[in-house]
Amino acid sequence: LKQFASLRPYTVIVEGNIGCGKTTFLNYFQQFDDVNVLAEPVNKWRNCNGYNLLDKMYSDPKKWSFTFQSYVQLTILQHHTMKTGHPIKLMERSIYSARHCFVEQMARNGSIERASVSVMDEWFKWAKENCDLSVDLIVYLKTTPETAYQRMLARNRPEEQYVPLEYFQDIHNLHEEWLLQKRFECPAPVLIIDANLDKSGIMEEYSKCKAQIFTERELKVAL
Ligand SMILES: Cc1cc2cn([C@H]3C[C@H](O)[C@@H](CO)O3)c(=O)nc2[nH]1
Repeated sequence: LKQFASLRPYTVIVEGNIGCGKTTFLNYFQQFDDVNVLAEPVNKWRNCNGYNLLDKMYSDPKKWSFTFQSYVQLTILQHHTMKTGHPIKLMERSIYSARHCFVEQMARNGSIERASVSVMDEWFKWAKENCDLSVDLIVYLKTTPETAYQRMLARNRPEEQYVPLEYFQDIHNLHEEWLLQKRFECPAPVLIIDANLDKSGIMEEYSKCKAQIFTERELKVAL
């Protein structure tokens, strides 16, 4: 079992609201050779055979949310199953937040029909039975919806320019329901980082988080 345990990389997923600072967090970990960083494939979502599905989803949610989330599920599954030569895999978001935060939100606000959600759940169930989707640690970059919203505006991604603050409140609440209240399946222990901190303060948090990840990786292999 030990050699199999060491075969699968120590897998960490970074979760949090739009604009919570995930890219900054991932960039910090790019510096370590032992870590394979897999950022969200946003550019695939903006150009799927020439279609900008991200823009379509925000422009006409009822028509395009299911299409968009179906493609997200494929591309994020590709990250979960991607082989890596590194001892640690660090993924931006996951198939879990796809379902429990974003798809759930779209089902609740009527952008995706429950019948369509059930089709996605069948794919999810098959994927769990046929792929290794295990995760060792969830890093939750916790912010306030207002902070996340302001950072999104500052980043100024064209497709997101009309996303309202209440959407950030909804997505924030679903992360809290999932990761803290454990209302949906939570596949690993959760490490909460106060992502409201500014750049200098946050570096201290990242350094502590790095120490914990590297230590736990060693423990896992030693077992
Ligand atoms: C896993 C997952 C990531 C993800 C991102 N998004 C949106 C939020 C942001 O506007 C953009 C990039 O994260 O894509 C989404 O609607 N559904 C998602 N599901």
